[in-house]
Amino acid sequence: MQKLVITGGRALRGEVVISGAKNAALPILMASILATEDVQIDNVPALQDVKTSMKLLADLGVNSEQLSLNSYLIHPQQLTNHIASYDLVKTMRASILILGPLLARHRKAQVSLPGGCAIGARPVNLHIEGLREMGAHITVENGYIHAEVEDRLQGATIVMDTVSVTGTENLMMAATLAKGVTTIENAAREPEVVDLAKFLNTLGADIRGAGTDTIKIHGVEKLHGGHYSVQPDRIETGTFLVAALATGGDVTCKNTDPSMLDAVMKKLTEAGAIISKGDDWIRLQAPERPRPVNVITAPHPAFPTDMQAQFCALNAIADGTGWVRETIFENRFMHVPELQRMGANIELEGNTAICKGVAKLEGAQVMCTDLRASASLVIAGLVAEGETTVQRIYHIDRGYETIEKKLTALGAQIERRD
Ligand SMILES: CC(=O)N[C@H]1[C@@H](OP(=O)(O)OP(=O)(O)OC[C@H]2O[C@@H](n3ccc(=O)[nH]c3=O)[C@H](O)[C@@H]2O)O[C@H](CO)[C@@H](O)[C@@H]1O
Ligand SMILES: C=C(OP(=O)(O)O)C(=O)O
Repeated sequence: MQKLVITGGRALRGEVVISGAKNAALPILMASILATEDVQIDNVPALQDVKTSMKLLADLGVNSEQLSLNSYLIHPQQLTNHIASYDLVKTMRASILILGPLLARHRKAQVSLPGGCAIGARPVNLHIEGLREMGAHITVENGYIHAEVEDRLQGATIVMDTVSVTGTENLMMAATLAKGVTTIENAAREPEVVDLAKFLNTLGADIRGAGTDTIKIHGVEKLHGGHYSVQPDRIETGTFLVAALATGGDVTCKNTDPSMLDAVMKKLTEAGAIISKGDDWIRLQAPERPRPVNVITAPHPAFPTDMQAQFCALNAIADGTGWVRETIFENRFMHVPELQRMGANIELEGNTAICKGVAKLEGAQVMCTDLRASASLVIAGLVAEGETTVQRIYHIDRGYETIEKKLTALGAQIERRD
């Protein structure tokens, strides 16, 4: 199994080009099967989850071509299978996003309950309930969701009990081809929902209000082809900014979008960073040692749960005590025991990690438990004295394109080994 070996202590300096957003690319790839003409998608990050998504599409009988590392041409004219098997979807949460498009386009879907990061129970009841409200017959048997609809799905008014990102996306995708108008209330406002809506509108969908808590979709009979470029990854951007701050560096993230990172930049500034930005770049200049910050995760536009592990690593070496409260997922502190192995002084009290910053972390052997936990361990390794070996990096490869190459270019000493 591959690992990352990091020798810490070097400040990150220079420029890093941010990849396309995983959490936008995955729904967009799934949504491509709603169209009946060719769809070209650019700025797709080269990630394990993308490979899994392309395999999933191939399994459904959809032809596609990889035009370059980050560009795919999908030919969704043909769709011959309606089963998303356990073997394919067990590693990836986003595989649930095939349910809505498959049902809308094929009128029948059998989708294994999804895997993905083990950060909590992660039920999909809201996806199922919403599709039922649109007229689907759904049962869950032997780990599979079986969904069927006789005719087209029907527009409905759906009030989401909880704000769910993929839940909103699944219903929004299904509604594009439904008969009549669908209104999703208490919708997720995450930028990835907006990117998906923009993509679907490029193909002829009629979606309004994405980015607010009420999304209205006027169903159309079919979607045509189109060409779209995925938005930049705000979480990858935030991760590099935290790494720059933690190592006392000076890093400019290019090809990004600062407007998606207000809550994160606010906390970085509170921690003492000097931040400057343009339309598509953010520069962070670090002070000698960061100040601790208090963070509460919540749905967008508040502080993202996908950035909390990285801020735990930052607080671990800050000058004082800070805390991180997780309100979205019930089991998202698995990085804490690993950071403790590196000398971090962190106590868990319920859903809050209280970090008393230490002057130095020590290199150690640590293990990734999920995607963002992995990012926090890499950040800690970059700061720590001596060598850190990060094991089980298949988690990090789900969400960061060639992280070791990007960090090496910024001056880090980091190597992938078998
Ligand atoms: C592929 C993708 O885009 N993943 C992101 C997406 O995950 P994902 O879409 O799975 O997360 P949700 O927004 O759905 O989850 C939010 C909360 O709602 C609960 N819930 C969700 C659905 C449901 O049917 N029932 C229910 O109770 C979840 O358990 C969780 O407590 O948003 C999360 C929250 O920003 C991010 O951490 C993930 O990176
Ligand atoms: C939790 C995440 O991913 P997923 O939902 O794909 O497991 C993430 O991107 O941090």
